[in-house]
Amino acid sequence: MPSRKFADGEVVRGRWPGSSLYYEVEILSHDSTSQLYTVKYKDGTELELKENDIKPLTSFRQRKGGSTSSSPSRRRGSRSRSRSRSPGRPPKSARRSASASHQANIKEARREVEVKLTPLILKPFGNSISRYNGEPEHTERNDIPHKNTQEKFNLSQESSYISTQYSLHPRREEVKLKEIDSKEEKFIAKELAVRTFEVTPIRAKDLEFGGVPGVFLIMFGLPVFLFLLLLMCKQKDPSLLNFPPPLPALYELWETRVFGVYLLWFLIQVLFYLLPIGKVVEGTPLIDGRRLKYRLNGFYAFILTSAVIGTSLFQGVEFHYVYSHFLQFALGATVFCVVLSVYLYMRSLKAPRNDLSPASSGNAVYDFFIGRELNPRIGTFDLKYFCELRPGLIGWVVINLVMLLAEMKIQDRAIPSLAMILVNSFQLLYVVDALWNEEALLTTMDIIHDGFGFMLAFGDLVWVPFIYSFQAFYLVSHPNEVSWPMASLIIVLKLCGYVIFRGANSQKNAFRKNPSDPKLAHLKTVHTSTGKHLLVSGWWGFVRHPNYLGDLIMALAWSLPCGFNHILPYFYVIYFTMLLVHREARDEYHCKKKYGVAWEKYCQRVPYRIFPYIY
Ligand SMILES: NC(=O)C1=CN([C@@H]2O[C@H](COP(=O)(O)OP(=O)(O)OC[C@H]3O[C@@H](n4cnc5c(N)ncnc54)[C@H](OP(=O)(O)O)[C@@H]3O)[C@@H](O)[C@H]2O)C=CC1
Ligand SMILES: CC(C)=CCC[C@@H](C)[C@H]1CC=C2C3=C(CC[C@@]21C)[C@@]1(C)CC[C@H](O)C(C)(C)[C@@H]1CC3
Repeated sequence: MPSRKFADGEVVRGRWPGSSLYYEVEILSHDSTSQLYTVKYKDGTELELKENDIKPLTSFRQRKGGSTSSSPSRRRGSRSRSRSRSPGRPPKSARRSASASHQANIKEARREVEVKLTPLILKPFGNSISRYNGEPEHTERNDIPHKNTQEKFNLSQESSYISTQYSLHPRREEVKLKEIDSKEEKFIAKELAVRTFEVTPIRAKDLEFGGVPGVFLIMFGLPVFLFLLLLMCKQKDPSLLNFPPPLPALYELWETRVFGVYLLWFLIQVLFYLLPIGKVVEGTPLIDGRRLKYRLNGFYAFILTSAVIGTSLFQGVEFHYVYSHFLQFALGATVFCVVLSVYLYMRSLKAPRNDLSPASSGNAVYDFFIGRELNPRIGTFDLKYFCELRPGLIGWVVINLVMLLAEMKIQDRAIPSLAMILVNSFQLLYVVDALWNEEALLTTMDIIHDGFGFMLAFGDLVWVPFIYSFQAFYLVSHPNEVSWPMASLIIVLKLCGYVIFRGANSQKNAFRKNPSDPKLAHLKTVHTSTGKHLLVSGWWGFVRHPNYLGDLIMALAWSLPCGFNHILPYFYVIYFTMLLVHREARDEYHCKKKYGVAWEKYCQRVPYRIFPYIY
């Protein structure tokens, strides 16, 4: 077997094709047949290189006062000044012929500029070749001022594309050059986005959720499973040992009126979303540097919805209709979600490449599931962002209220049971918390990584309202009396979970928003090659996903009021553990790719993923 010189995971310098420039890359794999290495540049670009085009880091010396070539991602920020070919600038051969004359102009101007460049050393996190992925001298630091310079620098790069890697002495031609630069910037940004997608097709082994067969199974299995669970829960004895009730025929479950009510609900939420109230914020930078704007009015939508529901109750609207047609509503929502997913997939076929999700693969079935387009929008209306928090999440609270009223009616109670009150208030707190902290959604995997396809459409619009309200649904036909001491214990458990969940999420969000926040000055961090830091103390030094731990503790507290007679009300805890363990693995995979060695250091330092001393 032919030997290979570089090992997987090794950090080396790889030649950018068509140029004589070398960039820091990580070896991902080696194909012994073609003798090619798959390497990853710092901006995430993956390419195959010959061994001759790879050099160990040690074979480079940093020129004093000179700039070594910067990383692809950082060059994106500096390309208006730097003139060499790079991952940020596609090689000549790859460029389109239509742009040839434009390129000729640029080239001419560039020749003039090249001799006028005065390289500067980038102090904050220079291009030192010994600094790949983190710790050059210290692995952790509390020295906020140092950290701040780095973060500020990085953030300004991210948002503006302008950096000062080189200084230009003032020239007469500067105005002309600026014009050409700005044209070139736009051109390169476009090319870079296209190129990144061209060179990084997701290989079959990278598909998540078990690839095409896995997502196929999930898409057909989940709706069937949902109806089985709801039917089982309606049985007098919902023991798992009982044979599951037969699924009714679809026509028995379909009711046009129910579907109409569902559409009305959806449209009311659309209306609230469109109200010009609440502040507008920018999301994280997209692949082409753009930042989308989002209006934060989820909490207002919740208040308005409560007002509408309150008024309807007062007017005597029969909410029991929702309970008695629960399966029909679930089917209506499922049909809506399938139609929406088809629409999302169809429109994504026309979407520009840089609007596609990093998770999309080119396989139609997989992309239908994971979502091909990252942020599908109709004008300023963001479909994914809207669905993630509004119809399903607020719908969940309304369904819980419906169950509370149904319990009173069916069990002939003057007031709801303590168990029902606990479940309702715990989940209300969870939803209000999500809406109050709406901005945090913008940094979740769902918004940044996953596209909007069947997975999130079904998750947001069907799974959340109809499965997350399962405990309340269960209590309607399976009363459970909870004693006050037991209730107190459950409340304490819920509060512990909430403190961990909110503490961890707020700590990370505050740190990502402003790494120099004085309130976080006591926290230790490791820095990464991307310029971002990772928290290694506080909640994020306890386990690697403290927010998941908190979420799971809360999930247990939601199920306990249902007692121990059946396992069904614990379905949520079981499903959620599986979801978060899988999600944690997905996130680790992305973080490992993003942060390389720095992430490994973090893992060594914080060995447990979710459960301390267990997992
Ligand atoms: N109820 C439900 O059904 C569900 C709830 N959730 C909840 O949603 C919330 C968001 O979850 P999710 O989007 O999965 O992921 P997280 O909020 O945990 O975000 C993960 C990201 O955080 C950053 N990060 C990881 N470690 C560190 C660190 N040590 N220091 C600083 N940043 C770090 C990384 O991104 P980067 O470095 O790029 O910033 C990483 O990709 C969680 O609270 C979760 O419990 C999630 C799924 C379902
Ligand atoms: C296979 C399958 C059933 C997938 C669906 C998963 C979805 C149900 C979840 C994926 C991520 C979610 C999040 C929330 C709800 C569940 C889904 C959609 C969330 C809105 C709940 C409230 C939290 O505070 C949150 C805003 C952090 C959270 C975001 C992720």
